[in-house]
Amino acid sequence: MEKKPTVVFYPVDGMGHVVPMVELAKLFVRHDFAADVVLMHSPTKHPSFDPFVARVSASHPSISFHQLPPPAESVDDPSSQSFLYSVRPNNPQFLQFLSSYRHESDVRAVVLDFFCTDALEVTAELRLRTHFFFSSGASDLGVCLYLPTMHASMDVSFGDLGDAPLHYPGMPPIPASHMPSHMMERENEMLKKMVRMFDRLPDADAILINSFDHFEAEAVEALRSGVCVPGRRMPSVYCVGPLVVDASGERNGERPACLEWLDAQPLGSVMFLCFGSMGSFSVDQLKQIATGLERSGQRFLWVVRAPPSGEGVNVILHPSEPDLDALLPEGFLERTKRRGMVVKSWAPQVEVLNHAAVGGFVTHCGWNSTLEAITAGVAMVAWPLYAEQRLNKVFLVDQMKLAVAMEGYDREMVTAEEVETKLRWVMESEGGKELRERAAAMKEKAAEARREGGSSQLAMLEVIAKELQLLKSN
Ligand SMILES: O=c1ccn([C@@H]2O[C@H](COP(=O)(O)OP(=O)(O)O[C@H]3O[C@H](CO)[C@@H](O)[C@H](O)[C@H]3O)[C@@H](O)[C@H]2O)c(=O)[nH]1
Repeated sequence: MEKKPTVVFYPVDGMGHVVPMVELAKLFVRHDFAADVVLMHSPTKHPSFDPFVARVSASHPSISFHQLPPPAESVDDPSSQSFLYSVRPNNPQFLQFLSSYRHESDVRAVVLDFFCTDALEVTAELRLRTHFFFSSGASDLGVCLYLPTMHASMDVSFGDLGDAPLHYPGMPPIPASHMPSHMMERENEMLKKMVRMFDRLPDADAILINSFDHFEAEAVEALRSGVCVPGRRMPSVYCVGPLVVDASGERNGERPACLEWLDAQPLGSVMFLCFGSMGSFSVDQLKQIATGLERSGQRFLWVVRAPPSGEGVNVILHPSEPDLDALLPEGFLERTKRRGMVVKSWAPQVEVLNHAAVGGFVTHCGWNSTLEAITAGVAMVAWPLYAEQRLNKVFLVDQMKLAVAMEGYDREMVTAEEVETKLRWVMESEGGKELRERAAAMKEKAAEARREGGSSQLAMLEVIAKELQLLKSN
């Protein structure tokens, strides 16, 4: 029997990385490829990771998952960025897997998560075509690619520059204070590691981005022109998104209570507050949010996680169940029960955002959340927390005008007054109405990009035809 051409996917284990990469794998499968997702051994795993893999395996049998055995070199580093350090120790296992697997399958290319630049050594040894998948946006990719150049040209730390604007090609001015926190110190080991990693991104045959041309037009143009990697060859860049998971068809059993609750709310009336797979707040901050929600008089659906009870990524990934009575102001749940709902730890975000009752989204600006809001046409209130989320806030608020900032996100506390003001502004003001109209218009552009003949669909066909040297259509 003729073997199907196969693409191997190699994500890091963060949900924000695995989920969109599996969506990318589904696109290849739709074009008659076999897809194999290789999971590296890692000490940190989100509680929804295994259920997610089980769900995809059941609903998409043409996507296989392979778990690498633990490496000889320990990766049990509980530091908060451990997956950065997990890649190299997994290289021998990855090499062994690919070497034997390519004998039984027609492996055409490997798609590496952009944090897996260390695995380039493996694919180079086997002479396999290698693409990076960038699970954040084109603007973020521009910053990453230009970072080695900027780092080499600076003799001060970002942290010493306050809000002074940094100029990355094709990007709006970025306050130095908005670079990711681990990049603030010039001599920080994590920053040096990132600089070395991003310096290798142009070594791929192509870079696939979870975005679409219209959404980040200026950044995409800058990337393609090569200005982000002065003096070097820039690989082809393909925006193949927005890749957004729709898990509704994969659920067995009852519809979650929060969706039932939304059914009973008026159109576009509910503000949804949710902060990604790891976002959490102190008790004081939770109380400020609750007070702001109550005073605003708006309807709301709020996902509350327990504040972290210690240090390390595993504590963040596995929070205890929140005790709402202890965390929220006394009587809050009772007083707001007619117009608000609080969900513990996790909500079906994509379905919530696509519910007609939802009119706004307070988000940490994780890229998946951003794209999910865009594809649902929901206006955003940007409350960035960590990683590249402050950069995303700059792009969304200053450049694209698709979000408004929750002021105080960069200070110790966002006040109840600010929460109240911002919610009222989005839901009741003329400016808020315009923001919601812009969000609705971008939803159409996102749908266009994914349709037959749309930019992302054509980009995918080009990847297959040009990068994989295979001509295939639907
Ligand atoms: O209650 C919840 C909370 C989250 N989600 C889903 O979890 C994902 C969260 O992804 P994202 O918004 O990207 O946030 P993070 O999980 O924080 O993702 C990490 O990875 C992203 C992609 O690289 C980065 O943009 C982020 O900054 C980084 O924190 C989304 O699909 C959400 O729909 C839910 O379904 N329910």
